[in-house]
This record gives sequence, C-alpha cells and structure tokens, in this order.
Amino acid sequence: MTQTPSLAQAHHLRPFVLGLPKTELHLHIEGTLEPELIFALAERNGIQLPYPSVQALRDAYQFTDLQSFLDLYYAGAGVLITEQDFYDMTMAYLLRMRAEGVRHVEIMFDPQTHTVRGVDISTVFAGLARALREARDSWGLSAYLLLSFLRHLSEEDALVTLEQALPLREAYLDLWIGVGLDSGERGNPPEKFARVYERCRTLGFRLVAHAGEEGPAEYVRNALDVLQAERIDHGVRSEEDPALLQRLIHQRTPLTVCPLSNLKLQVVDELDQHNLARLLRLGLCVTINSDDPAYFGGYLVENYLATAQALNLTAPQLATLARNSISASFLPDARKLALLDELETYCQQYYAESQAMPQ
Ligand SMILES: Nc1ncnc2[nH]cnc12
Ligand SMILES: [Zn+2]
Repeated sequence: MTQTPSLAQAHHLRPFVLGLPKTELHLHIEGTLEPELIFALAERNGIQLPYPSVQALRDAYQFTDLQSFLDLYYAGAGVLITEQDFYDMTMAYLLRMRAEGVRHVEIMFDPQTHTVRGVDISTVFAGLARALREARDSWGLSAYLLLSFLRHLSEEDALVTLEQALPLREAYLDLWIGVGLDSGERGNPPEKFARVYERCRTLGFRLVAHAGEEGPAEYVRNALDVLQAERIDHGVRSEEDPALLQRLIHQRTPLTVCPLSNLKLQVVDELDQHNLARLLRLGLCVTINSDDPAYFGGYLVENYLATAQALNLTAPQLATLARNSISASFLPDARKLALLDELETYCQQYYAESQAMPQ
C-alpha cells in the first residue's frame, strides 16, 4: 500500500517517540474514561446510561466546541462512585502510559464533579492515590495531582472544595502538589478565582490554569498576573498578543498544548493549521499533552505523532518537546536533570543508529 509521505514519516517516528523519556502535564483523569469502562462502571453501580451501546456512546463524540464536549464529559464521569472506580480509571491510564514510555505525569482531577453527586472527596483521593502509588512502586512512573476548580461554578464553591480537601493534604503530601482551573472558559475569566488562588499560593501549592484555549489572550495575561499561574494549560491564543508572547518567551512560562483536543473542539479547523510549530520556533516552552484522550482520539504518543505528521516535525523537534515536558514539570531539579540526561543519551544513540539525523 502506498502511503502519503506524511503518514510514512509519522509511522517512521513511532519507535523514536515511544522510547523518548517524556512527561504528560495536561491530563484530566476523568477524560481517560473510555466508553467501555463507562459501560462497565455503570453496570457495576446499577446506573442506566442514555446510550444503547458502547459504540453509540462513542459515536456521540462529535463536538462543536468546548461546552459541547464538557456536557458529555461530566455526564460520563457520573459513573464514578466508589474508591475502586477511581482506582480502575486511573490504573487503566497509567498502564497506557507505561506502554508509551511516559516517565512522569501531572494529573488534574475535578472534585466538584463528584462531590456534587454525593461522592466524598476522600473517596476520590483514595482511589487515585492507590493507583498512582502502585504505578510508582511497581514500575517507577511518578505522578503528581493537581486539584482543579470548575470555573463555571462560583469562587465560593471553589473555596469550599479547597477546605474539604485540606484535611487530606497530609495523607497525600507525596502526590497533591498543586491546583488548576478548568471547565468552560468563555465568560469565566481567571480573576473570578483571585482569592482561592491567593489562598492556594499562601498554602504553598503549585499553580496552573487553563487559559487561551477558547478564551482570549487577555485571559492568559490575567492567569499570569492575577492568579500567578506558573504554567498555562493550552495558551494557544496567546499568539494574538505579540507582547504577551515575548513575555512567555522571556519568562519561559510553559504552555501545555493539546493538539488533538484543539482539533476535536474546533479550536483549529485542521491540525496542519495548529500554531504549535510556530510557537516552538519562536522559542516558547511548548509541550504536547492529551487533555482528555478517551474523548479526543489519542493518548500522548498519538498526539506527538499526529502533530509531527500535520506540521512536518522532525525527530529533533519532537525531542525538544519531550525535553520541554521534563523542564516544565514540577519534579525536583535532580530528577529533572536525570531525565534530561537520559533523553540526551537516548537521542544521541537514536540519531547514530538510524538515518533520522537532524535536518
Ligand atoms: N479541554 C478542557 N478545557 C477546559 N476544561 C476541561 N476539562 C476537561 N477538559 C477540559
Ligand atoms: Zn484541559
């Protein structure tokens, strides 16, 4: 079968990307719930789904914007009831990351999606943590948790959620290192959450926030200025503000970009129109991530490969993206340096052994 050059290229890069030491920094654990698992958990918990089959549910994944996705995503998360459910979801994701050569993950979770249904926040923490610690102890995949506030709800609700979670902090000190802000961006600007972020900063949490996915570049600015976010989730609309771009470059503020998500949610019409390569060439600390892989058609490696294919990225550019993912993580410096060393050794060997030399 003849392949288009771009398909041949992406296929050719798969072993390289699989072996690259890399991290995933923008991942909603509720977005890893595959339709099969949604059905299995629904049955286990005696929940009736409004879809006759797994395939019918999968077929419903046709999104026109962020909100059309969020409606389905919050409904899907409704099957999560017990600690075992949260464990099963998380372990399924971690096993995939093991197969994809991922060394560290920073996982967002939305407690409000669960507490509003009567699920105790301690049940959520316990299920996620059991899987994360098992992965760390069994195959050395490290993980951190970022508790994310839902921006379509009030700041008071976020503050209440933080207070519900704080008594658990001691028990999960090895995992829960920061907070994030997600859900519908339009009309819910960062400054709405100024007080809760200030409190989190005082408490010593690391701070990230979604901004500039559907919302304007101004939201990225305010995430930096008002929330003091250290990393911006998405941030692709920063390109509309040249001064902001210069600032992101100068400060080396990482952007956790999610190409297949942007395609599925129609942030871009086609992947070859994505600005990731431009941002990378300008010198921004861009990373590739999967966001909600069960809904957007690909986990981390597929995001690397689809982007490489659409934007003609070379192996050295993919290595830069993986290098950025390590630098932009909240890992201690010593672990970052060890992973970066491994990455350089891996790339040198790969370039030497293959024809995939830097172009
Ligand atoms: N892409 C996204 N943007 C905002 N909130 C989300 N929650 C899950 N995925 C999200
Ligand atoms: Zn996201």
